Amino acid sequence: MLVSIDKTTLFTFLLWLLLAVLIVWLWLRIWYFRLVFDARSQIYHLEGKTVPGSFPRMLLGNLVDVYRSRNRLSAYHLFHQQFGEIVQIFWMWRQQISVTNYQMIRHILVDNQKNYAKFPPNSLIQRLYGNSVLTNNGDEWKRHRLLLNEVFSKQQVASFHEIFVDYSEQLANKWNGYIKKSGESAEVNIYPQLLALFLDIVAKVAIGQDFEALQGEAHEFLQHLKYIVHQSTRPVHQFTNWWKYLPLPSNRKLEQAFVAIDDFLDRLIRQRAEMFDPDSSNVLDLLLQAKNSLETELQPLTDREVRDNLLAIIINGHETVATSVSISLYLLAQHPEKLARAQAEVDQIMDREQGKLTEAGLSELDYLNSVVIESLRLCPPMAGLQRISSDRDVLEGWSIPALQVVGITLMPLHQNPEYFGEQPEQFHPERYLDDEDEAKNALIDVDNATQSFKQCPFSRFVTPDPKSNSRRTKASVYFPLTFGDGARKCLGEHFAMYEMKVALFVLLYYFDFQVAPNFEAELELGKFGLFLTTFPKGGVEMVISRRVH
Ligand code: HEM
Repeated sequence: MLVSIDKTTLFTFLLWLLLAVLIVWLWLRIWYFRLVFDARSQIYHLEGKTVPGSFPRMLLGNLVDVYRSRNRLSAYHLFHQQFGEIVQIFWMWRQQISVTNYQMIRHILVDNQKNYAKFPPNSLIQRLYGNSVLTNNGDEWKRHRLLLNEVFSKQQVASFHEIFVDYSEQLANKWNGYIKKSGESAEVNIYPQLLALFLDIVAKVAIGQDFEALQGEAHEFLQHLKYIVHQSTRPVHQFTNWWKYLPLPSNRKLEQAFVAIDDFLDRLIRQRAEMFDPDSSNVLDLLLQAKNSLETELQPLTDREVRDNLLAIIINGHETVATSVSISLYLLAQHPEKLARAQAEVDQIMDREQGKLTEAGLSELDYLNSVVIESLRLCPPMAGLQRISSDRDVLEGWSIPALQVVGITLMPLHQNPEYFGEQPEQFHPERYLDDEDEAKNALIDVDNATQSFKQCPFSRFVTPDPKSNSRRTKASVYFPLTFGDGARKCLGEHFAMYEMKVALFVLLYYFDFQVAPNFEAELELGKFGLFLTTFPKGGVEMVISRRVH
């Protein structure tokens, strides 16, 4: 039966609907702008200034500015360029400040670090990492960190030397195969290849077996991991905690992925505990050994905590290093004279050590070390850190309320000539060398290579003396904050530096690198809900050829 509606009823209905929409819109507008004004009034300078930032649009906040800029990474950069070293940003209705001032960062990460806990990740990532060193705060974090510090000490990392060399040589063999197939040289997207290399290395070190990623196998474990990470970046999971409970196929698959990962790691932990090899030096065995040790006063990690930390190590221990080594090779390829210098250093060690890289040989690679530090400074694989304050605090004159989300943005800091001197955009590994004259000449003798790494700031990183108010100190104390600072500085710093140098050593010894024709790399922010990691969008396309020795 057709219901006939007369025109007057329809008109009245539409009028009421319009009125209702208007009321809701007005209510939302009042709610949103009260929220914005409240948030803005909470942060003020002791001299009366309000915190700068682009005024947010209703409900969207500063998302429009972000989408107008080239990518999310450059958005942060632009905010700081426009508004200075502290800026307020609204991600829809979620407000945060971002700082890029060295003294502020030091205050947050070192001097008053107790007031700034790690910002909790979204619930999917929290479930993935569970109760690990990465996500914990307070005494629990300290217990995990002290137990893991042993496992990642310089001495322990050196014991992984053969693993690093062996896997790097496997990658070199693979590339040789490509070159043989295509003649004298081969065009390779080196980023996914390096991802596979470092994934296999970190898995071998963490759990005693690799994922066969270098062989091109997609291990089931990784598929599940990727699925969870992908789901966690969806706005429905970023902005709600209840979506995961809906009976949807994607949620069922998510649950299966979690169960599969737990099963895999639980089984592995049980097997290793039963086999118990006291001479083994993989992270899992070392953590299980700590459990049986009577020497430690710390309460050992439970099996579940071991599982959580293994995942944290595997996930964090490959992407960052792959990004950094890809960028190091890209930057070297853009500067042939620096590439030649790095290769000459490698060749010299290789000749002296008769074809075998040793720990002592590695420690003599001053130039290669500078190349790695320089690339970490220019393109930090973690572009930012996030904290949340527990009490009101004063940050360089700015009063910050309790429960304030604070982002630390590294790239504009690295690009600030006020901190880091002239020519901040240049790639100059020489600046870290002891010979200050050489460092200076290298800066003056700027090569004309095109600096085409979009979004990649090139700068000199000077660490000011914390006790002095002056921002510039003597030239010999440059170092990047790429691994963070203070008690929560990267657990894998030595590990990462060691494996990156080994991989670069092997690859530079065997191959020459040129940037692929018409290729320009671009750095983008990763989508990982927890960290502001960066990655080269579309990878890094290079032409590799075999060196003749
Ligand atoms: C170039 C490579 C790497 C970079 C740039 C990097 C950077 C960082 C940074 C900046 C932090 C501090 C985060 C914060 O304070 O919020 C951090 C923490 C951490 N990193 Fe790395 N990382 C790298 C490689 C690694 C590797 C290879 C591993 C493991 C094998 C690792 C494991 C961790 C862990 C477990 C933490 C948490 C430490 C804690 O909170 O106590 N990282 N990393």
